[in-house]
Amino acid sequence: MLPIVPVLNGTDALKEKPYICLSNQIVVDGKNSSKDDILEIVQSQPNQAHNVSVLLKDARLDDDEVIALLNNGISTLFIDSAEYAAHLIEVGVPSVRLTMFKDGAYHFNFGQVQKIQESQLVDVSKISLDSFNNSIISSLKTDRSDGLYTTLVVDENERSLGLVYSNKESISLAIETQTGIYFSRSRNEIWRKGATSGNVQQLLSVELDCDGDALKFVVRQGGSGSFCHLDTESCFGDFKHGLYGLQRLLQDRFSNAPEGSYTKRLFDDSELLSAKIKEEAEELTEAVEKKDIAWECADLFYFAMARLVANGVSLEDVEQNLNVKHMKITRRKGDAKPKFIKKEEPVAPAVTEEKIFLNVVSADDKTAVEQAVTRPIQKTAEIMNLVNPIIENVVKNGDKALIELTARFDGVELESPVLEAPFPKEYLEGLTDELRDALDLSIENVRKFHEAQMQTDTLTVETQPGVVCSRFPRPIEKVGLYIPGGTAILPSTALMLGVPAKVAGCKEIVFASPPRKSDGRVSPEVVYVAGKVGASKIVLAGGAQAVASMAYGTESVPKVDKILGPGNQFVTAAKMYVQNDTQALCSIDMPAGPSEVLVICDEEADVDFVASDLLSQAEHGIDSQVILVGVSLSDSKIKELQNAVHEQALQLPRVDIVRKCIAHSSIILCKSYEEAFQMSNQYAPEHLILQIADAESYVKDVDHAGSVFVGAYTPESCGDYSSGTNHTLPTYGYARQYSGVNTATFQKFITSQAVTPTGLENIGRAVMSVAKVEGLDAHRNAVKIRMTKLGLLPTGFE
Ligand SMILES: NC(=O)c1ccc[n+]([C@@H]2O[C@H](COP(=O)([O-])OP(=O)(O)OC[C@H]3O[C@@H](n4cnc5c(N)ncnc54)[C@H](O)[C@@H]3O)[C@@H](O)[C@H]2O)c1
Ligand SMILES: N[C@H](CO)Cc1c[nH]c[nH+]1
Ligand SMILES: [Zn+2]
Repeated sequence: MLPIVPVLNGTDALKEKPYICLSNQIVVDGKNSSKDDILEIVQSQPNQAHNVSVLLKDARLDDDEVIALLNNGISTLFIDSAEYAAHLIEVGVPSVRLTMFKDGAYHFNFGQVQKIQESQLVDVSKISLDSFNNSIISSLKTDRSDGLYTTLVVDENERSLGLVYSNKESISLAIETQTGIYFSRSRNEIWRKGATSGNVQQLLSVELDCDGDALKFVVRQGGSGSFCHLDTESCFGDFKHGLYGLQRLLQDRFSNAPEGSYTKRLFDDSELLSAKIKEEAEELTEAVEKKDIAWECADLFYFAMARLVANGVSLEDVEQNLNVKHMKITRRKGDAKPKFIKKEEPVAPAVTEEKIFLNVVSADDKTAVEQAVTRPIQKTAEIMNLVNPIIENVVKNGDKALIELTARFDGVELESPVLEAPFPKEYLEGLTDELRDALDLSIENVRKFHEAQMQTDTLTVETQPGVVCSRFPRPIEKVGLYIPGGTAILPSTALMLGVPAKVAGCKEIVFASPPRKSDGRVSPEVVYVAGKVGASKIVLAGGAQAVASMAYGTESVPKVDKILGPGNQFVTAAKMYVQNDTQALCSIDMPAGPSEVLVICDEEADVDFVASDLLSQAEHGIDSQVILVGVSLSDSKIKELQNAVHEQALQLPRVDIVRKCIAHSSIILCKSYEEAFQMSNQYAPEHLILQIADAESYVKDVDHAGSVFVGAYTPESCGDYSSGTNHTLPTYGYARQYSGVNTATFQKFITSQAVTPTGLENIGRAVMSVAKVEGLDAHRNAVKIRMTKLGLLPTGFE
């Protein structure tokens, strides 16, 4: 390091005073420079290995710009505020990239540990050629009797070229001309390297060693590339080893390879060269033994180097790239392109011998029943521990957090977290006509059923003569609809939420769904439904982060008034969180968590039907639960049912999920229909299926359920997709207090009243009496003042 560290304000100074670049440490003042100005300085350096830092005192650079600087070659940030340093560390700047001011000096720790006194930072306008020379010369010492300074000459790759000597004059000349100029002891005169041989050196930097008694000149050797008078690269001979030796050999062959030689063929046939690179790369990945790995890697380097040489790219260019990449502080995930990932053969459903077994308990065994009907969910506190930081991150960092969390939880790197309407046509690629028709039919049935529920009329009741009360509906203006996409993508949920939102007249409909790993998009079916219901945006995110983005809004996600839709425990917990946060001002539909079903069947029920219904919900997720309540079932029927579940489950692609779900699911045996319905009401299932004789007549006994499926030919899947009812339903037993999604879920109701003088006469005294007992005199007075003016109260009324 030199005794002074130049502080720059722009690129002009470098043009006027190019010798400034000889300092291997430069600081750019961030106060008056934009990010681009600073990066221009980095690029205009002849020696990219220089340390260029930025002084962040009173700088007006935002966090993103600061990070961009560190990603593009700035080595460290000079900072004198501990708070700002803590903030930068929080936004992802490694502490080693901060040069902190402490005890009158800046402490630089990146690559080399040094203290830089504040006085060493000198504004470039105050540096002249003489002062620059003097600062170097005055810091040098020598113990040689001839007063010369030992000077090590190295190239830009830090390979030593030779040991020479300098005196004050040669140093000044070298700095002034930025070329290699030394003092020749044999000729006792200034030695301008290359003056006769033509092998002139460009001087890149001048450094002092740790105790100031030796100089290092970093040079770029020009001419034939020889430093030594014996025409070798260094005074110790040519560089034969390693990649530089190989580069020289190949450069030589490139210009002189004999016709017909393999190297000539390689340089002339780019396809052959590409094929060899791929072949060697593959062999390297297959090598196992240490010596084989080294062997294959050497081959790969050979062909890769041939490609560099053939295209005029040098190892130095590659190393510069490595340096810049090494300095980056934010990195891409580094996943391989899909074509390089070994395709897994589709796994055949795992046929294990282990029975998929539905446990049986008797309704009389209260303890066993209690255990059987306990839902397999994580405790709220545990799940909130995971969800809270996610929400806080989104609230604080908006889109940036959404992108980061989507990369973390969904494995998708996005540029932007939102797809805006009108949705590009290519997003519908893959949507078949069959599916379009199926979705259209479902949309139409859901529309019919939900339109019939639509309340538009104003309800009016005259409670007393002159007192008219009314209630009128209004749509919730902005709604956020969550469409699950974790273990399965559910376009059906898009229509179950989007259609009633449209029917109710919501002004803005925002979809959110996790993007697919394969291409970072949501499925074409979801996009199709979004288009049909007039969604304005699709937020490409899932889980708690998607919920938080819609509840609080981000740069690109609009804040909504209500969030609706089912999801896993993270989604449900986040919905519960935001509805309790008054800062969010956001309501939710209900807790609609992992799917569940309770089937009541009797001895006459078709075991295949019953098993298929249980499995249709079991396949949703390992946290789903299915309960079969049997009315007076014989032992053989129970066995048949258990076998049917096992056999059908083995045929399912999601058998592994089913197996885990069935492990916490049960058959509960009841002795009567009455007892069965008591059991069901106590469980309050999301879906209740009645596969019993005269099922319809039992609907009156249902007190708590999300949706009921009546009779043997009403599989639950019909409600999931196409019958017209809504499939977004309360789970966890919340059917006790919540309805499933319906048109009114997207509406709110405003009441109004109009009171005439007659009306006031009829209710005024009652109002005053109650206000008096509550001690709220202003309330009482608002009536009293009017009634008095109307002459409805006797004089002196108190
Ligand atoms: N009650 C209903 O009306 C109803 C309707 C349809 C679906 N469902 C249920 O919805 C659920 C859908 O769940 P899903 O997981 O398939 O999709 P999902 O879209 O609900 O959740 C996936 C998201 O969860 C997040 N996530 C995953 N692991 C995480 C972790 N460890 N920490 C934080 N976040 C994490 C990810 O961001 C991911 O995008 C199922 O349980 C299904 O049964 C319920
Ligand atoms: N059964 C789910 C509600 O719990 C809804 C659904 C969507 N797709 C398939 N099923
Ligand atoms: Zn389902």
